[in-house]
Amino acid sequence: MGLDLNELAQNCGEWLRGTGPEPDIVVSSRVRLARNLAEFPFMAKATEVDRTEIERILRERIDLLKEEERLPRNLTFLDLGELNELDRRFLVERQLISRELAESEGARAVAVDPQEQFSVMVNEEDHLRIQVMRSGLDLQATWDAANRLDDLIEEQVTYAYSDKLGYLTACPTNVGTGARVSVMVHLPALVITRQIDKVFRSLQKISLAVRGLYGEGSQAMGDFYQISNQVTLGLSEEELTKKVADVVPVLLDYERQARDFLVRESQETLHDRVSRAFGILRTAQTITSEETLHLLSSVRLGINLGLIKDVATPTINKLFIHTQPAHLQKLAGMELDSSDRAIERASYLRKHLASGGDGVAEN
Ligand SMILES: Nc1ncnc2c1ncn2[C@@H]1O[C@H](COP(=O)(O)OP(=O)(O)OP(=O)(O)O)[C@@H](O)[C@H]1O
Repeated sequence: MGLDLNELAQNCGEWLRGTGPEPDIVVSSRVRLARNLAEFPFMAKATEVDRTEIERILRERIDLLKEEERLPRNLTFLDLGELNELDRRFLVERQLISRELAESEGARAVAVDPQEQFSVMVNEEDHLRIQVMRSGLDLQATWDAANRLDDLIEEQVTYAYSDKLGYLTACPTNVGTGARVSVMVHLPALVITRQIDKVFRSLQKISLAVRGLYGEGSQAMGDFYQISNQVTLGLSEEELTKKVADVVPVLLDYERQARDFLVRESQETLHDRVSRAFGILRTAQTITSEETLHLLSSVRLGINLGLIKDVATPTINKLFIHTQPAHLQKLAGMELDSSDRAIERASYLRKHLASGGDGVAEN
């Protein structure tokens, strides 16, 4: 049974639904594990025959776990070589595969579930990249789910592992636990009050990495930042999760203080910024994705401060993803060039932000 990507495009993943703890600031929690099969060379040295065999073995073992009902039956394997470029870009925007996997060549795949909580990439930088995502601040449950999935797969294959170092990975920065634990946070008030760089410098000093919305090398878009562990060696998985978890309350506190400051000291300017952003998004006839992300960020802040009442945060979370180029084209059911996308994006925003909130169509 396949996964219908057109149907998937209509919705958004569980992790964007704003259901977990602290959803006004922590959009989602994520754990990813890098693993390799012991009997094959790392990807840089793997031949096409190796890649095909790695994919075959993993697909077979995951199918077996599904048949035994130890993995959800709706976990679906997508052969990325069989998908067109638009579908691959759609999966990247959805955070289900990486840009590198979308753009690489040769045998490669991803297994995903319709709730988009699990994604298992095959033949990315490592043979296996296991990802689990949850809405809000829920690192322990996210870790537990990733750990269970990892254990199940490890029963079926032999991972490259050294007693001295732990899991062996293609990039030395992942050796040890092979784990990256992260939260995606929305920090608009720290950006407006120009404190964000100071906060990031202190995070980097304690070996935490700060990345943009689309991960390594991507810009901060819409004031979203991903905070994750920099080091994978020398700490246990629990310590690593705790290190990220411990810093989140501090970040929440800083962002909330900055929001209070804005409300107290520059209420009119803030209200004006939020109202203008909402106004443009509800009326524009053509708009780029960059401007959209920027304005949606102000609207999201406005909702969380009670300045906008007729739209909910999950609607805005969904719009962040649905207004990206590949999503727009999937939703429109056709390929669109950049200027047509800007028109389609504006129309989509008008439709979903019309008074009354999500889904109220225009005349
Ligand atoms: N907490 C999170 N919620 C939602 N998406 C996330 C979260 N953390 C990371 N992501 C997304 O996962 C993707 C991959 O992240 P990223 O490039 O930082 O590293 P990675 O896959 O963990 O691997 P590597 O360490 O090799 O760079 C990005 O698109 C990123 O935005």
